Amino acid sequence: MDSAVQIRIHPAVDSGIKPASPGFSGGTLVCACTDRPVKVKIEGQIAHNHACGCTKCWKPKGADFSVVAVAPTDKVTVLENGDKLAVVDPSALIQRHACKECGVHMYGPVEREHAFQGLSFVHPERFQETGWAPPGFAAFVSSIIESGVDPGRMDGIRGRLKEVGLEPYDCLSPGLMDYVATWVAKKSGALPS
Ligand SMILES: N[C@@H](CCC(=O)N[C@@H](CS)C(=O)NCC(=O)O)C(=O)O
Ligand SMILES: [Zn+2]
Ligand SMILES: [Zn+2]
Repeated sequence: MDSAVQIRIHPAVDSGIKPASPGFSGGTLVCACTDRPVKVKIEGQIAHNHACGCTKCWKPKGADFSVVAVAPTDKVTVLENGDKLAVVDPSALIQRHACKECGVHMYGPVEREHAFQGLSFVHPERFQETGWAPPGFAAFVSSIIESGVDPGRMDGIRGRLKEVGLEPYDCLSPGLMDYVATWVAKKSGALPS
């Protein structure tokens, strides 16, 4: 068997990355529960969609990566069954609100003073609609080893990510790292604000 076939990045990647619909204006994220699913409304298109290999982001079963993007927190509204949500790790920067029954992370606002303050992390594969912006790079790739991936598979996995157009980085993309560092420099005074 072709070794690439055995690499499961994420269903939304493995099945062929779908382009955004120019008219996508948001939609509803739905958890995996058949009974009383949690529903969260997102107004507008998502931004910075990417694959994330970190241990903290929610990944569907069998996937080595999550697919995760951001939306402004003021464009995120819990519509139904919010009583099923709980924060996974209250000490984390990203306050990931997960469904207590099925485990799907529904939204993760950054409330702390940080470059990402005011943004919420969401998993667009949970949209009941199509047309959301596709992932554009892969972040925290080396972190998949922390979930138990054999380090010997990393060359193949990085190769597969490049093949599907997701440049692999071991932190965030250079553009986002520069954005965060600029925010830190302006806060400290190293750069004028
Ligand atoms: N190597 C760590 C990296 C975790 C990490 O830093 N994740 C990034 C990408 S989602 C982050 O911004 N985390 C903030 C948070 O989890 O609140 C892991 O895999 O657990
Ligand atoms: Zn659920
Ligand atoms: Zn992550």
